[in-house]
Amino acid sequence: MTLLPAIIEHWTRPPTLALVFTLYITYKVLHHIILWPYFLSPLRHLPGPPLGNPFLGQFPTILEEEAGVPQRRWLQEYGPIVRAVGPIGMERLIIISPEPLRKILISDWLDFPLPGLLRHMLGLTTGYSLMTVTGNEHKMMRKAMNPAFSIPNLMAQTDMYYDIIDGFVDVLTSAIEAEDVSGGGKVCLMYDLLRKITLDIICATAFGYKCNATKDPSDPLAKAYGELLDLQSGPNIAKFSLVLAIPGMAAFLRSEHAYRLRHWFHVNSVLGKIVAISAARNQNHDLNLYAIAPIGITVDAMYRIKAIARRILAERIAELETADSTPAPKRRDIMSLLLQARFAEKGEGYQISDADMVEHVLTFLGAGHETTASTLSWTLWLLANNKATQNTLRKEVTALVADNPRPDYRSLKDSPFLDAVIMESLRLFSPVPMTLRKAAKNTELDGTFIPKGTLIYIPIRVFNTWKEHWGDNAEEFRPERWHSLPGTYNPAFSLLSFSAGPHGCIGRTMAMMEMKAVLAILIAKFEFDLAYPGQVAKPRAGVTMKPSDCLPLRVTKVIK
Ligand code: HEM
Repeated sequence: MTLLPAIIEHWTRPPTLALVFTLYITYKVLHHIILWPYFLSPLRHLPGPPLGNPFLGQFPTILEEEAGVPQRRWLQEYGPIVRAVGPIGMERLIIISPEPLRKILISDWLDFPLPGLLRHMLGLTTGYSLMTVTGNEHKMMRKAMNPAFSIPNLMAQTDMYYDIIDGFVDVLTSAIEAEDVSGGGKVCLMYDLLRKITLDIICATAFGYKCNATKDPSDPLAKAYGELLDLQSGPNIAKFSLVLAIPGMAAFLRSEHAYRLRHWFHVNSVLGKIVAISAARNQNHDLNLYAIAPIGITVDAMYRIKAIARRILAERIAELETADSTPAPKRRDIMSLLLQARFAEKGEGYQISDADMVEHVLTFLGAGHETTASTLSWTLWLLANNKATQNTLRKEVTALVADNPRPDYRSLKDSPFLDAVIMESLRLFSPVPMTLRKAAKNTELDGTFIPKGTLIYIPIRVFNTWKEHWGDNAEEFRPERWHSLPGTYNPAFSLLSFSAGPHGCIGRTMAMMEMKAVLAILIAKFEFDLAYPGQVAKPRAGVTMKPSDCLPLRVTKVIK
């Protein structure tokens, strides 16, 4: 036997292959959890909290505490650039200075795209659209979409909110009247209710779909989103990150195959049981943490949501195609505006394909309803804790609604205290408490060398409550501060709830108008109090930060 075939024969024997594979995996694990963070990483000399558990890093602390709280502590102790290590040795830099932030989000934004993992997590749950693309593709998409978010269009849309808000007021009134025999109101799960009204509003404004989640919880879109939102938690995000780290997994999870095989991920499936048994062997009895059911639920829910979006798209296209013979209704929702622009351009500029259109609609639905529901919930929470502020706001909105029971864009915009209350709530309880970017090439931030591939954690909630910008009372609820901002306030970065730069929130003005309309009517008609003495806020952060207890509040009708 000549030498080469003998070597090949030796190295391809199953026991040898198994040994090589085991050694390779062991090396990879050791490299990630010890060699890289302790000895090799160019970032290892940067200040930061201890590396922590070798497998999980500081992840347990992040899970245990409120979003932004450990990061604020680390920045205060070690800042302004902190290195923290997460699961399997994954390093991230947390920054607090405006200058590096300007570079990341604005001037050099193309060098700091969304990391692949977050891109796929957002893409799978809220569509592959504006958030997940970069460069020229992003510029063209954003240019095509800007008109749908223009002030004239928002002015025309405001009226769409009120039928839905009126329906919501009826539901809340009936719930109170059914139980309120003693005049003490009724305890309602406000987040649960608000996520339905915001879903109804975004369905109407994003694609002209009458969802009716407020009155009919069995609506198919409301059910699918309900399932998705119930999954939002830190452990589930970790689970998704691990699954998406498998090469090709993101593409698989978007495919028809994944939908057909979704039951494989169920906790009672063979795969689910293997994962659960190995968790039990490791004496971790919190099987929920290990169960992979959320993957199957997400695939299933997103498939149903996409099917509805495709159906509405087909109906709208048919309307426009037959518009010459049968005049199409004048629609102002975002999907119709994008389609009308596509028909008008006839081949010029950026053409949105049908498949892309579905992804865009998913993004508007996903990005545009849970964020507003959480902000409205936290606003009611803050007002229930600060009755004097609630009463001041009630004076302003009662006068507003007395003039016009359906306040228009201009009068909502010109309500100073309403504006201040919402801005202050967004500041303290930013529904998106953080975001991530990744250095696409070797670079530097504030004189610190940043190697290509470094994860950068942008601590939105910490920026919003940073004492150097907001003063010593930065963590207190004081809407009046918006009427005399401190000299240290930085218009671009002190309030980061909508982020900044080319990827900053396209729906900002729309969200503000919608939240003002809902809050004005709610505060004019109802009074909100804590549900029980000693109640505390329970923020839980997944991608967004919502109340984990769905925010029980005591609601009573305002007596005129
Ligand atoms: C209180 C409400 C809202 C908050 C706090 C919020 C927050 C944010 C934040 C922080 C980002 C940037 C994320 C990042 O850079 O990683 C963002 C982007 C985005 N938001 Fe919002 N959002 C809200 C409402 C809405 C609404 C109502 C819509 C649409 C109907 C919307 C659509 C989008 C889209 C499409 C992007 C991606 C923009 C791009 O990458 O060019 N958002 N939002």
